[in-house]
Amino acid sequence: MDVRVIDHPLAKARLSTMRDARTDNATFRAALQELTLMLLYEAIRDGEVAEEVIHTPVARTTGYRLANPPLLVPVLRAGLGMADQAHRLIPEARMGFIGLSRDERTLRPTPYLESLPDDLSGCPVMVLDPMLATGGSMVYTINLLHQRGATDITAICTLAAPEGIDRLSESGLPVRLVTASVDDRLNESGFIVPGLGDAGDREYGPR
Ligand SMILES: O=P(O)(O)OC[C@H]1O[C@H](OP(=O)(O)OP(=O)(O)O)[C@H](O)[C@@H]1O
Ligand SMILES: O=c1cc[nH]c(=O)[nH]1
Ligand SMILES: [Mg+2]
Repeated sequence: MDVRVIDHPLAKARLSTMRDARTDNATFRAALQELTLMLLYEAIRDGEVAEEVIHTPVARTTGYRLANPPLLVPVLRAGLGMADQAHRLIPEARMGFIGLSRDERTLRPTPYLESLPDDLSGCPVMVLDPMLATGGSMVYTINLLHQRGATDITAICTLAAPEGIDRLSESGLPVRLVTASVDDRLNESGFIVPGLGDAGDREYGPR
């Protein structure tokens, strides 16, 4: 599986703000939005462009646009904090929604929302979720997308654990990962170490 780590000073700075336990909910959300911009900007770098003739006030020239805008899929709750920023960057994108909650005991994802187009063949998909921990939530999500015909899927995660990367890779699903950091490990409660805690709680407060 292709794993791209965006090792940029500004990405590191925003991620450090998110990691810091003193950061309040509003500042956390703002840093997540800015980091989303950077991750998506890099993720779309290899996207196909279409050319068209345009006229500047001075001359005729070639204009460019995304040939095949992606479907953006935030995974609620935590991925919702990435959705608006991603849509600002790619306003022509469609958006689907998945809602998952990880069971604290089994660490398995419990689905509560699924709102996706039926046919995703030929459509690039960008899944937005700040955290890739055990990988259970991401594998569940990518499976749903693959069942609808998606074969060009990118997971955009601020942080990833090696365990989650292995699980995603071993799933054999057609996915690549763009992240700002591969952290050390998971702890006994399934939290990423050093991580940033519970991303949903840090954005919106405890459930
Ligand atoms: O890789 P995994 O082990 O599946 O864990 C990652 C999931 O955990 C978090 O969501 P959570 O279940 O806490 O829901 P929330 O966003 O509503 O807080 C996170 O946003 C991922 O979806
Ligand atoms: O560290 C973790 C692991 C899963 N989900 C989170 O929000 N944080
Ligand atoms: Mg959570």
